Amino acid sequence: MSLQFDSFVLAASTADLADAADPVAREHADAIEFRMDLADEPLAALEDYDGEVPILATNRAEWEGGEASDDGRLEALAEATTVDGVEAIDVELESILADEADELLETARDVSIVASAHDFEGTPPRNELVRTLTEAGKHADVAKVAVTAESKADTLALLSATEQLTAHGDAVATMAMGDVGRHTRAVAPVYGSKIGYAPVDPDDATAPGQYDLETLAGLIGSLD
Ligand SMILES: O=C1C[C@@](O)(C(=O)O)C[C@@H](O)[C@@H]1O
Repeated sequence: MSLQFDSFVLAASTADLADAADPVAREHADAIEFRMDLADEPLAALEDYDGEVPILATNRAEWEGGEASDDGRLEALAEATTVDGVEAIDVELESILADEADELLETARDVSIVASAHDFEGTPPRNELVRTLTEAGKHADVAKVAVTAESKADTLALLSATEQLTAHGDAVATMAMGDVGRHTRAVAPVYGSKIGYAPVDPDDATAPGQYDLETLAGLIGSLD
Protein backbone atom coordinates (compact mmCIF):
# COMPACT_ATOMS: atom_id res chain seq x y z
CA MET A 1 0.00 0.00 0.00
CA SER A 2 1.14 3.53 -0.56
CA LEU A 3 0.36 6.65 1.39
CA GLN A 4 -1.59 9.17 -0.68
CA PHE A 5 -0.77 12.85 -0.58
CA ASP A 6 -3.70 14.25 -2.49
CA SER A 7 -4.83 15.88 0.73
CA PHE A 8 -2.83 17.10 3.72
CA VAL A 9 -1.02 14.46 5.81
CA LEU A 10 -0.08 15.30 9.38
CA ALA A 11 2.89 13.15 10.39
CA ALA A 12 3.94 12.46 13.95
CA SER A 13 7.73 12.55 13.75
CA THR A 14 9.50 10.15 16.04
CA ALA A 15 12.47 7.90 16.74
CA ASP A 16 10.20 5.60 18.74
CA LEU A 17 7.34 3.76 17.05
CA ALA A 18 5.67 3.33 20.45
CA ASP A 19 4.53 6.92 19.90
CA ALA A 20 2.01 5.58 17.39
CA ALA A 21 -0.02 4.20 20.29
CA ASP A 22 -0.04 7.52 22.14
CA PRO A 23 -3.60 8.90 22.41
CA VAL A 24 -2.54 12.22 20.85
CA ALA A 25 -1.04 10.43 17.84
CA ARG A 26 -4.11 8.22 17.56
CA GLU A 27 -6.30 11.26 17.44
CA HIS A 28 -4.28 13.54 15.20
CA ALA A 29 -1.66 11.67 13.16
CA ASP A 30 -2.40 10.59 9.59
CA ALA A 31 1.07 9.03 9.42
CA ILE A 32 4.10 8.33 11.57
CA GLU A 33 7.36 9.73 10.29
CA PHE A 34 9.81 7.17 11.62
CA ARG A 35 13.25 8.74 11.87
CA MET A 36 15.28 5.57 11.44
CA ASP A 37 18.51 7.53 11.81
CA LEU A 38 17.52 8.56 15.35
CA ALA A 39 16.40 5.08 16.45
CA ASP A 40 18.52 2.34 18.07
CA GLU A 41 17.37 -0.71 16.09
CA PRO A 42 15.17 0.76 13.39
CA LEU A 43 14.62 -2.35 11.28
CA ALA A 44 13.75 -4.47 14.33
CA ALA A 45 11.35 -1.76 15.50
CA LEU A 46 9.68 -1.75 12.07
CA GLU A 47 9.33 -5.54 12.09
CA ASP A 48 7.57 -5.30 15.47
CA TYR A 49 5.24 -2.50 14.42
CA ASP A 50 1.62 -3.50 14.55
CA GLY A 51 -0.04 -0.09 14.57
CA GLU A 52 -2.66 1.05 12.08
CA VAL A 53 -1.18 4.43 11.24
CA PRO A 54 0.93 4.19 8.05
CA ILE A 55 4.64 4.87 8.29
CA LEU A 56 6.70 7.34 6.30
CA ALA A 57 10.26 6.09 6.81
CA THR A 58 13.15 8.56 6.82
CA ASN A 59 16.82 7.67 7.25
CA ARG A 60 18.27 11.16 7.25
CA ALA A 61 21.92 11.50 6.27
CA GLU A 62 24.41 13.28 8.51
CA TRP A 63 25.15 15.69 5.66
CA GLU A 64 21.45 16.64 5.57
CA GLY A 65 20.98 17.28 9.30
CA GLY A 66 20.34 13.69 10.37
CA GLU A 67 22.40 11.05 12.13
CA ALA A 68 22.78 8.26 9.56
CA SER A 69 26.19 7.68 8.06
CA ASP A 70 26.13 6.83 4.36
CA ASP A 71 27.27 3.30 5.06
CA GLY A 72 24.17 1.15 4.44
CA ARG A 73 21.83 4.10 4.83
CA LEU A 74 19.84 3.73 1.60
CA GLU A 75 19.98 -0.08 1.85
CA ALA A 76 18.28 0.10 5.27
CA LEU A 77 15.64 2.36 3.79
CA ALA A 78 15.09 -0.14 0.98
CA GLU A 79 14.68 -2.87 3.56
CA ALA A 80 12.15 -0.74 5.42
CA THR A 81 9.93 -0.68 2.32
CA THR A 82 9.44 -4.44 2.61
CA VAL A 83 7.68 -3.99 5.97
CA ASP A 84 3.88 -3.92 5.73
CA GLY A 85 3.21 -0.69 7.60
CA VAL A 86 5.70 1.34 5.58
CA GLU A 87 3.74 3.18 2.90
CA ALA A 88 6.15 5.98 2.02
CA ILE A 89 9.82 6.84 2.24
CA ASP A 90 11.75 10.10 2.29
CA VAL A 91 14.82 10.23 0.07
CA GLU A 92 17.22 13.17 -0.08
CA LEU A 93 17.05 14.89 -3.47
CA GLU A 94 20.83 15.11 -3.44
CA SER A 95 21.11 11.31 -3.25
CA ILE A 96 18.68 10.98 -6.14
CA LEU A 97 20.53 13.50 -8.30
CA ALA A 98 23.85 11.78 -7.56
CA ASP A 99 22.27 8.54 -8.88
CA GLU A 100 22.87 6.91 -5.50
CA ALA A 101 19.22 6.05 -4.96
CA ASP A 102 18.48 4.22 -8.23
CA GLU A 103 18.28 0.79 -6.61
CA LEU A 104 16.28 2.13 -3.69
CA LEU A 105 13.73 3.77 -5.99
CA GLU A 106 13.45 0.55 -7.98
CA THR A 107 12.80 -1.48 -4.80
CA ALA A 108 10.39 1.12 -3.48
CA ARG A 109 7.95 1.02 -6.39
CA ASP A 110 5.00 0.08 -4.16
CA VAL A 111 5.39 2.94 -1.71
CA SER A 112 5.16 6.69 -2.16
CA ILE A 113 8.34 8.72 -2.45
CA VAL A 114 9.04 12.06 -0.82
CA ALA A 115 12.14 13.73 -2.29
CA SER A 116 13.49 16.24 0.16
CA ALA A 117 15.99 19.07 0.38
CA HIS A 118 16.92 20.90 3.58
CA ASP A 119 18.64 24.21 4.19
CA PHE A 120 19.72 24.68 7.80
CA GLU A 121 21.50 27.97 7.07
CA GLY A 122 18.92 30.09 5.33
CA THR A 123 16.29 30.33 2.61
CA PRO A 124 17.20 30.25 -1.07
CA PRO A 125 15.53 32.85 -3.31
CA ARG A 126 12.02 32.11 -4.52
CA ASN A 127 13.09 31.07 -8.04
CA GLU A 128 15.57 28.60 -6.60
CA LEU A 129 12.90 27.14 -4.32
CA VAL A 130 10.65 26.70 -7.35
CA ARG A 131 13.52 25.06 -9.24
CA THR A 132 14.33 22.66 -6.41
CA LEU A 133 10.70 21.69 -5.88
CA THR A 134 10.21 21.18 -9.62
CA GLU A 135 13.31 19.00 -9.83
CA ALA A 136 12.30 16.96 -6.76
CA GLY A 137 8.83 16.47 -8.21
CA LYS A 138 10.30 14.77 -11.28
CA HIS A 139 11.57 11.94 -9.11
CA ALA A 140 8.92 11.63 -6.43
CA ASP A 141 5.26 11.74 -5.48
CA VAL A 142 5.92 14.69 -3.17
CA ALA A 143 8.64 17.33 -3.48
CA LYS A 144 9.71 18.71 -0.13
CA VAL A 145 11.85 21.60 1.00
CA ALA A 146 12.57 22.60 4.58
CA VAL A 147 14.43 25.88 4.90
CA THR A 148 15.56 28.18 7.67
CA ALA A 149 13.74 31.48 7.48
CA GLU A 150 15.68 34.50 8.69
CA SER A 151 13.06 37.08 7.77
CA LYS A 152 9.37 37.42 7.03
CA ALA A 153 10.39 37.84 3.37
CA ASP A 154 11.89 34.35 3.48
CA THR A 155 8.62 32.88 4.72
CA LEU A 156 6.73 34.67 1.94
CA ALA A 157 9.13 33.29 -0.67
CA LEU A 158 8.50 29.78 0.65
CA LEU A 159 4.73 30.19 0.74
CA SER A 160 4.69 31.78 -2.70
CA ALA A 161 6.70 28.91 -4.19
CA THR A 162 4.34 26.48 -2.45
CA GLU A 163 1.34 28.20 -4.00
CA GLN A 164 2.90 28.26 -7.47
CA LEU A 165 3.74 24.57 -7.57
CA THR A 166 0.38 23.62 -6.07
CA ALA A 167 -1.49 25.74 -8.62
CA HIS A 168 0.50 23.91 -11.29
CA GLY A 169 -0.80 20.60 -9.94
CA ASP A 170 2.36 19.42 -8.17
CA ALA A 171 2.31 17.84 -4.72
CA VAL A 172 4.75 19.70 -2.49
CA ALA A 173 5.56 19.84 1.20
CA THR A 174 7.18 22.95 2.62
CA MET A 175 8.10 24.33 6.00
CA ALA A 176 10.49 26.83 7.52
CA MET A 177 12.57 25.61 10.42
CA GLY A 178 13.50 27.83 13.36
CA ASP A 179 11.56 30.53 15.18
CA VAL A 180 11.09 33.15 12.48
CA GLY A 181 9.37 30.76 10.11
CA ARG A 182 7.59 28.67 12.68
CA HIS A 183 4.14 29.89 11.68
CA THR A 184 4.65 28.49 8.18
CA ARG A 185 4.08 25.04 9.67
CA ALA A 186 0.50 26.10 10.33
CA VAL A 187 0.01 28.28 7.27
CA ALA A 188 1.79 26.39 4.45
CA PRO A 189 -1.05 23.82 4.18
CA VAL A 190 -3.36 26.72 3.25
CA TYR A 191 -1.08 27.30 0.24
CA GLY A 192 -1.06 23.63 -0.66
CA SER A 193 1.70 22.01 1.40
CA LYS A 194 0.82 18.32 1.74
CA ILE A 195 2.83 17.22 4.78
CA GLY A 196 3.27 18.60 8.29
CA TYR A 197 5.71 17.17 10.84
CA ALA A 198 5.38 17.37 14.60
CA PRO A 199 6.59 15.38 17.60
CA VAL A 200 4.05 13.96 20.05
CA ASP A 201 6.17 15.37 22.88
CA PRO A 202 7.67 18.83 22.27
CA ASP A 203 10.93 17.64 23.87
CA ASP A 204 11.35 15.12 21.04
CA ALA A 205 11.36 17.63 18.16
CA THR A 206 13.09 16.33 15.04
CA ALA A 207 13.77 19.82 13.64
CA PRO A 208 14.09 23.35 15.04
CA GLY A 209 10.83 25.24 15.57
CA GLN A 210 8.38 22.34 15.40
CA TYR A 211 5.10 22.66 17.26
CA ASP A 212 4.00 19.59 19.17
CA LEU A 213 1.46 17.42 17.34
CA GLU A 214 -1.62 18.49 19.28
CA THR A 215 -0.79 22.18 18.86
CA LEU A 216 -0.08 21.87 15.12
CA ALA A 217 -3.25 19.84 14.56
CA GLY A 218 -5.22 22.55 16.37
CA LEU A 219 -3.63 25.39 14.40
CA ILE A 220 -4.13 23.70 11.03
CA GLY A 221 -7.65 22.67 11.97
CA SER A 222 -8.56 26.21 12.94
CA LEU A 223 -7.39 27.55 9.55
CA ASP A 224 -9.38 24.97 7.57
O1 LIG B 1 12.33 16.73 6.59
C1 LIG B 1 11.62 16.76 7.57
C2 LIG B 1 10.97 17.98 7.99
C3 LIG B 1 11.52 18.39 9.31
O2 LIG B 1 12.88 18.76 9.13
C4 LIG B 1 10.78 19.62 9.84
O3 LIG B 1 11.30 20.73 9.69
O4 LIG B 1 9.68 19.44 10.40
C5 LIG B 1 11.40 17.25 10.31
C6 LIG B 1 12.05 15.98 9.83
O5 LIG B 1 11.81 14.93 10.74
C7 LIG B 1 11.52 15.61 8.48
O6 LIG B 1 12.24 14.52 7.99
